[in-house]
Amino acid sequence: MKITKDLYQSSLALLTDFYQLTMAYAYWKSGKSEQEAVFNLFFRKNPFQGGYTIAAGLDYIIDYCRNFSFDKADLDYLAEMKNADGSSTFEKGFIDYLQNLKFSCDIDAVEEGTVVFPNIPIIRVKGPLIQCQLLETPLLNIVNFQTLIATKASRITEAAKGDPVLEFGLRRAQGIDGALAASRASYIGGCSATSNVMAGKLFGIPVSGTHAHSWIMSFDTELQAFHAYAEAFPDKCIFLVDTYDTVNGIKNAIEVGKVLREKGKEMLGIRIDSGDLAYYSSIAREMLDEAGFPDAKVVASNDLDEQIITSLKIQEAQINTWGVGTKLVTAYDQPALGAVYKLAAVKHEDGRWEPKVKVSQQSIKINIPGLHDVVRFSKNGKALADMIFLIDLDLNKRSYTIIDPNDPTRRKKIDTNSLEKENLLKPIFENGSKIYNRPDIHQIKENTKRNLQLFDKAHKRLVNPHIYPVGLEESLYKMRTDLVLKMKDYDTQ
Ligand SMILES: Nc1ncnc2c1ncn2[C@@H]1O[C@H](COP(=O)(O)OP(=O)(O)OP(=O)(O)O)[C@@H](O)[C@H]1O
Ligand SMILES: O=P(O)(O)OC[C@H]1O[C@H](OP(=O)(O)OP(=O)(O)O)[C@H](O)[C@@H]1O
Ligand SMILES: O=C(O)c1cccnc1
Repeated sequence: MKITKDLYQSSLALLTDFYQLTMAYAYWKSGKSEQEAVFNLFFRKNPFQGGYTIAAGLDYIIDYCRNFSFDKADLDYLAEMKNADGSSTFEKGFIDYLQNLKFSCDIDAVEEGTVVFPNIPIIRVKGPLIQCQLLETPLLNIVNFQTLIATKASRITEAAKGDPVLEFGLRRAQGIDGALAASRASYIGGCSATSNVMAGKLFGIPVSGTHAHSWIMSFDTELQAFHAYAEAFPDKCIFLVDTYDTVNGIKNAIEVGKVLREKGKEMLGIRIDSGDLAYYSSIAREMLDEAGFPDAKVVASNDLDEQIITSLKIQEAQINTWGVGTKLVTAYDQPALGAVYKLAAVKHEDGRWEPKVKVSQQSIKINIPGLHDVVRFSKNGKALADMIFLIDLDLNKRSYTIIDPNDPTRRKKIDTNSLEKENLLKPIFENGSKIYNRPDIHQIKENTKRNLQLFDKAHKRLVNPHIYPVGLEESLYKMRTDLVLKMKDYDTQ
């Protein structure tokens, strides 16, 4: 897979916030750069007021980490940076350090297409403090967007109830890179194809498309335009019928469909892009059926999203394929996921790991300290609960209690007898070497499908979904509470 490195023809090491570099410099100056640390990447709320989230972006992260290095142009740029008094921002020794920096972290992550929830560590980075720190911004940039779009695509395709959804967003997406990443994430989340040809080439996503109103308008009549299109693409005819008058457009499509049939070809369908889509799709279905085209599909587009698709389904709109652009690739109703990357522990010279916590007035903002993992309990193929736990916990106990990190009154006892359990974090890098076999994009899409089947439909509904239980195992909960209280004491002394 080729990502932005090809697009920008440069290393991506400077694709970071300046403060990561100032901290990196200060870690180096104070002799802390090689101290071992653990950071976790997680989010605090499912997007779109939904009940679940689809993880995406790991493949980009693998590329990012494998290519992590400062090239000569990066180093020259940093070496030339000046303070207000004209002195160099970064000492020469630090520039040399960056030149020799080799990615050497351990990374564990949930696989793309995994259904995830708030507080679960999606990515855990363990390694020299300076490297963990430098990865914060790019990891968040990649995961926040692709996870958001994969989730949006999942909601839209769930609303379409098995009908194909085509992603048409390129023209309205957030720039070139946003468009490419959105096409990729949309496919992972459930879309069947993209109109974005470069995404097709780069990622191996199926590309598909119909034609625009301009094609019709370039002829004297709509009928001439359909005939000419049928000549050019006898096997791929989906006629856009709403340029002048939708009912007349359907009639014209049928007329050309009959000519195609005489030549042994079948019209694939029609597309409606305006007006009352329930009304016109039903008329189209009736007319196509009556004319002997029961297999011709009705494609609909025009500012669709999961809510409109749901409404059209309730209205029994006769739509078989959904073309969705703007509201999918821009995550229109929630433009960012808000995942964060927090220090969870540092290792001391004596080998002891010290858990770290950020105290906040808002309990939702207090991170989960320590080296932890997450396990998903399920029974007969149905997920029951996720437990976040300290890595030295005995995982063979008969029962556990999990506690909602934001509300200690929400607890759940898990009797592990006859439950299946899966550790969600998979090893990706060990000491900087990739040990993970990357699935291809189609396998990732299948993983999404398989994951969604694990969850009850109550968690997937669009409005007021049932909250899936995710909690801290008791001893982790206690450690976190004690640590928060201790840090508050420090603060007030
Ligand atoms: N039966 C329906 N129920 C609910 N929403 C619908 C229905 N039919 C169309 N829509 C949605 O209503 C909105 C209509 O938007 P708008 O008024 O801009 O379109 P239009 O005037 O029909 O077409 P355009 O301006 O693109 O030529 C779109 O988001 C469309 O998907
Ligand atoms: O509506 P979206 O979900 O973004 O789907 C993509 C839209 O792009 C095209 O429209 P076009 O660029 O011609 O604009 P218009 O139809 O909105 O005028 C197409 O006909 C869809 O309506
Ligand atoms: O192929 C289509 O019909 C298409 C592609 C992009 C945007 N709107 C429609």
